[in-house]
Amino acid sequence: MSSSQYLTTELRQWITAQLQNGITREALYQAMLSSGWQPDLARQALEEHPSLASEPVLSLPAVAEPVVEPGTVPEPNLGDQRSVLLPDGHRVEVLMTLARPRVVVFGGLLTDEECDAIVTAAGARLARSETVASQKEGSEVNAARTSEGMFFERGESEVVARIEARIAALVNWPLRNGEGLQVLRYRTGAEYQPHYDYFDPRHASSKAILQRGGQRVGTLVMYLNTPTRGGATVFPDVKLDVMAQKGNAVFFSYDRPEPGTLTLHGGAPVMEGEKWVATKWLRQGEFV
Ligand SMILES: O=C(O)CCC(=O)C(=O)O
Ligand SMILES: [Fe+2]
Repeated sequence: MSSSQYLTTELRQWITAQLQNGITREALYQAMLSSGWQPDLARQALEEHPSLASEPVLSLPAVAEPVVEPGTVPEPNLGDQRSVLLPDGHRVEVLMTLARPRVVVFGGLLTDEECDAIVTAAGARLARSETVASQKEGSEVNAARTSEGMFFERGESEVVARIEARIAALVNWPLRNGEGLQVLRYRTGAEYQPHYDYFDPRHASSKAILQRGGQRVGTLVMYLNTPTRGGATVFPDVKLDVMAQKGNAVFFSYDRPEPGTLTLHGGAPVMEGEKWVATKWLRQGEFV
């Protein structure tokens, strides 16, 4: 494959922007591998970018492409008990972890500027949210979900691509297995009643959905603002409430499409102010 075939202008600009932001080639290389890049192609893409004056010179180690084994789920590298992770050079705090259900709360995953950029870009494209209909193909407006939402295309802008690369590196899951970012706006009184994010294999509508990358196995809900009151992400099975704080995020994973994963969760009613979130759903396979 020639480099022009795999390296789009947008991706070139993204690599340049990352380097200008002080992200090292090493961190960028790791992020690209975590996103599913072949080591050779990632190395070549980086080598095509001329060195910036401020950049340290690094030799890139050969690292095997992450392989998604059947039955595995996204999971951050928390083994060595770090309180701060640097998935792409950006500082992400680990605030809380729970084993069952698997939940990790992150602080400062997004900067204020990134939150504001997503809210501005999404705001213009909001329509009343639809959820998957259980009986028929397609989707329908559902009273359990009174927010408004939209989807970004994967990698559709520099800020979206940057956030997606950070998430891929953070939870060790290929970027190509992620759905496009979804943004929801809840006005005062709006909520998302408790539900599971996996697709119920018994539902008629799931068949077509599952052909686009298999089951969902993980969710990352990122808070784009801080509601004045209410709007926590709640996990009723374990009575856990994660308060919405701008820039923070809650991650949870589920290795099978069953209530036994204890991943029942919802967005509690917003009691005062608005709530904006961006959700990244992660599939077992490549999301097409
Ligand atoms: O708004 C929240 O806190 C939860 C959102 C959610 O469950 C989802 O987007 O699937
Ligand atoms: Fe959900």
